[in-house]
Amino acid sequence: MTRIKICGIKNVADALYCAEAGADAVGLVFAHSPRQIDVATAQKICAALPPFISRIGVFVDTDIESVERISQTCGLTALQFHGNEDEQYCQSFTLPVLKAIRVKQAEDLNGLAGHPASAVVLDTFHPTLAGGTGEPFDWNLAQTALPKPVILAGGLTPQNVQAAIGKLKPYAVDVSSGVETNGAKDRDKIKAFIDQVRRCA
Ligand SMILES: O=C(O)c1ccccc1NCC(=O)[C@H](O)[C@H](O)COP(=O)(O)O
Repeated sequence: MTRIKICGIKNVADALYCAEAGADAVGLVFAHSPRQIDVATAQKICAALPPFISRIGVFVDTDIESVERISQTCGLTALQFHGNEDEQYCQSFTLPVLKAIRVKQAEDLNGLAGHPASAVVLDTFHPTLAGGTGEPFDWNLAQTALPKPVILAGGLTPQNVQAAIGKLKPYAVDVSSGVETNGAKDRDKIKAFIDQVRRCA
């Protein structure tokens, strides 16, 4: 069964809706982004969610002490790094680390065997955005077997997620823009996305 992460959740009501609709994880963006939230809001979201839903903090090149502080304050259950964090940095944490690779060419996926991350997030390269681009990358670049579970991201939508799963068979799929309308999470799209993924089972 493909797991589902809905990223860029900004309020308790949307978080609870994702959980109710069948998501496995929500992403809370602490990096500079239209989806960025403050620690107090993230804390409320994490406290409100049911126990078996993962609370994933998304960071871009944040210092280790700040990540630790935010993580403990909010009760995050995993850390997703979307910047230039190296292996030594990723090794600093006790929580599971998801390392994003912004895919531009097949070589970007080399050298992952000894990486301390629990999983890799394959996302779209963009010259100015670290994530949440709403654009898919060339899935042909990721068709080789990787030594880590793959969380597929980048421009997924209710319309293309079944094709993506069929082609790459990822451990999980991760969506943000594709379940939004005018910059806000759209419940019909969230439900449609989750239904499409569950139908792949
Ligand atoms: O979502 C953001 O705005 C964001 C900003 C900076 C770093 C990471 C960010 N998102 C990380 C995610 O996990 C997104 O779900 C992933 O990039 C896919 O986004 P989208 O292409 O919009 O579905």
